[in-house]
Amino acid sequence: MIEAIGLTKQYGDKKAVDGLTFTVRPGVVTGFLGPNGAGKSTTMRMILGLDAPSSGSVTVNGRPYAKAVAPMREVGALLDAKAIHGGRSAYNHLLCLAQSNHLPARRVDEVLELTGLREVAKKRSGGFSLGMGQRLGIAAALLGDPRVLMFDEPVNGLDPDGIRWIREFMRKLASEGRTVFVSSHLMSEMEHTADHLIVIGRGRLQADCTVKEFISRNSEQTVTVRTPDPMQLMQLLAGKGARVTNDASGLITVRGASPQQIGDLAFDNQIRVHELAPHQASLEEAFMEMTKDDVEYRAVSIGQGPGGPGGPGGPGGPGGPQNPYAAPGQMIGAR
Ligand SMILES: Nc1ncnc2c1ncn2[C@@H]1O[C@H](COP(=O)(O)OP(=O)(O)OP(=O)(O)O)[C@@H](O)[C@H]1O
Repeated sequence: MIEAIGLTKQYGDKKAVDGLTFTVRPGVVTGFLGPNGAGKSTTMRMILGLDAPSSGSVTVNGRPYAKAVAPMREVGALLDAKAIHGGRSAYNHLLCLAQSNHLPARRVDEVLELTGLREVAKKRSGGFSLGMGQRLGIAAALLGDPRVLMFDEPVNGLDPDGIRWIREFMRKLASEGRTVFVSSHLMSEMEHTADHLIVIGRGRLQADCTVKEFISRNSEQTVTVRTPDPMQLMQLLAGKGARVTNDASGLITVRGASPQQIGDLAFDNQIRVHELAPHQASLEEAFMEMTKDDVEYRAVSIGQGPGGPGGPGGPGGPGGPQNPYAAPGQMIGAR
């Protein structure tokens, strides 16, 4: 278990981490999400006692990690997989770590087996691919058989096989009852790996909830409908308070009405429906929605600024004309 209370780190006049309070629990993979520069690495370094907080505190299993008697048995961490002596074999690298931390040499063989590195154990780690280097970093983190594991951006630069391996491995570690805390700025990856999320932005806590809760809080379900008579159905739906857009192919996207309501409305008005599909937003879409008003996160897209389509004062935007006979791509109905 990792517990942060009011954790803060100030670098000059920059607050890299700003009053973070959260708990990372055992038995699940907790994703630590935030855009580049949000403060993830700084937080992880403070958890490991590599940086001192300016204020607040963080404990691992109830104690500051710097005070741990046997650190590698307490926490296994992968912060920078490239930070290894490339001239040594994987076996010797792990053996050195084991010996300097009073861990039994047999543990080296066990972690090589666990991470699938047994065949290449005697090869120089300097010649390892990025994926093998990550496996070696994870093997080192597992040497002390710790209950808490922390990985900083572990899938950066990996190919799909490497990503899948790490994802499944983390889930296995969590299923053994360990605390698994993994940072990433890749939303699509976290959606498939994490059960719980801690989301930060500009050093501050933005969300602490399950992946499912995060998506449902920050997005709205949409329903796509294909019909030979899109205009009639769009007007009927707008009359019921739904927000409706269509594209050039006639496919309608509806917000604010369920598939059942749409199907019933079409049936009652004898409108043929050829396709009716609910769509739940991805974690990435939910994150974009949550941060859409935060200028630090992204530049305004072309055409979405004031006066552009969908922008304030622009067609379909607040204060702009609401055309009930919308051209493809425009929106009709309440906002
Ligand atoms: N030693 C330092 N001195 C000054 N500023 C720092 C230092 N370390 C980090 N920062 C600043 O603190 C902020 C948070 O950085 P941090 O590396 O923790 O973010 P991050 O979320 O891990 O980002 P990334 O995904 O890019 O690694 C950034 O603005 C960064 O420039």
